Amino acid sequence: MTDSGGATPRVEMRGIVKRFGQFEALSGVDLALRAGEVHALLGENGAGKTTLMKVLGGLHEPDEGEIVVAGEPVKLRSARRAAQYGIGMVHQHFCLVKRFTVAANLQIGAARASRVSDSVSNAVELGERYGMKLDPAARIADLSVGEQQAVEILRALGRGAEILILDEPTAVLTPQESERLFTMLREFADAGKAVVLISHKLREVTGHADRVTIMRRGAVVARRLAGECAERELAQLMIGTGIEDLPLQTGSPFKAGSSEPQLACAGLSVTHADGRLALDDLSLRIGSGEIVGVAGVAGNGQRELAEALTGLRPAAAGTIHAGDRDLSGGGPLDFIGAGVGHVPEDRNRTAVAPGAPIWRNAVLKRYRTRPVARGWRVDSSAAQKFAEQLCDVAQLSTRDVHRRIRNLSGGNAQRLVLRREIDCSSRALIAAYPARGLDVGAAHQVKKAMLEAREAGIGILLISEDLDEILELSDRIVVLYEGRIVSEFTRENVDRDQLGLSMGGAAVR
Ligand SMILES: Nc1ncnc2c1ncn2[C@@H]1O[C@H](COP(=O)(O)OP(=O)(O)OP(=O)(O)O)[C@@H](O)[C@H]1O
Repeated sequence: MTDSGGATPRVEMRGIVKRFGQFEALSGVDLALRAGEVHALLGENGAGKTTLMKVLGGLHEPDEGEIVVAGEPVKLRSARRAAQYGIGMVHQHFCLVKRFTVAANLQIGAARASRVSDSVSNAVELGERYGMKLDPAARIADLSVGEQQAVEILRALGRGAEILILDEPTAVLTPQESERLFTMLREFADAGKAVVLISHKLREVTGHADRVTIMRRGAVVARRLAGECAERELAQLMIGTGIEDLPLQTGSPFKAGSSEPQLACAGLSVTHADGRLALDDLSLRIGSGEIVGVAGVAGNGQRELAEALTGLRPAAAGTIHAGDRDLSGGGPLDFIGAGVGHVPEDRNRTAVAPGAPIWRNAVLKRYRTRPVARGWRVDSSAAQKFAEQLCDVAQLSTRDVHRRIRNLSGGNAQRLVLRREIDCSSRALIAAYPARGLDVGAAHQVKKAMLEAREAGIGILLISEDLDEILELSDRIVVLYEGRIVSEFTRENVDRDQLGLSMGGAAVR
């Protein structure tokens, strides 16, 4: 499908083909970016969005096709070369050195001749122009995720980006940070520049983009004006067929107090390295066949709660029990042994070994149990067979279990982790932001899988910022604010406004 018509494009990609070995990830893609537009790129997991943008960002060389900038064909052989043509990419996983200051990070990759002070004052000035205030002396590690993203954006702007590519930028942001980002992007586009926004959030696309290009299996299947398109139509264009109708909640209603807790903590306190309390005297029980939603703005203790309930972070005080098994003071292996699964927030760093093949990652938590374990050894053919089955259940776009995880698309890697964890949870599952980064079809599958686990009696702690997701799935909702549970709602008495207020720290009835 060619991308023709309209004003002269600022950048044009024509007939782009990209192969990885035998696999064709892009099969002749055309994309034109016009000055002044926010252009959304939509598509199911593995459709080729990131690969296409890596071609534009100079990180992949295309096998066929050409790129035209301001009417001239160009070769973008490196990110530095792309930057010289005004193309800047903000990655899903930030490329910042956490121990360094904002200033030092801004200097990395700045034009070699420029002095540190020049590149920093330039970035600070740019930040002010676009409403992003930053302290150049602050260490990256001390910044919120939203602020870290602002540093990434400023780094690209500081290198003279005229085309800004953002890969799922709001996946890690609070709703307020997302709004600020979109205001900034609009101002950037209004100044005659262009933005490419890769996103799975349909509301974001219809609300903030001008045009949208929809990809499936390495090709463009549709182009639309974003404001004139209903979310449902976009979803159908993306996955090719109609999605099953929501709502999903199919199981029997949970009766509070009717079942043994699968996992419970009492008086749980967790401290940060500097002694500040991350969790303060927190008590929570997750019943059998119950989904407990933890609502809250990120950074209020969610990560610490998930890590304490999976043995990854020691508690300063309190107890944790799985059924009648005392896990207080236990490590990760104790929790795995007790049947507690974990979908962590930062999956790429903590849930997989990116350089290892799919099959090794699939059995990460099974290498001690049959049929994968044979005595002290792993039976690799049994492990590979198990991994193939997991790929099928997770509906991965590949069944080649020898592929390295780092070569899977972000969404496909995530499907694998989710299925692996659900599969090894015989008692409880701690799921942090489980649908983040998934396309609508995959998100639906994940929600269904969690409801099936609930039906099987597993207790689930669902940590999410997405109120729709929490309201859709939870039997009970607790709100976490500054390390404490500040309010609790049941499915029957939940009130969206009260919930939102409570997330912001306001006292509710
Ligand atoms: N370096 C690589 N080597 C081999 N295959 C790759 C590599 N990078 C991407 N792929 C494959 O190319 C396809 C497209 O991946 P890409 O990351 O572009 O998808 P995406 O549309 O961005 O998906 P998601 O929404 O899941 O992030 C996938 O099947 C992926 O496994």
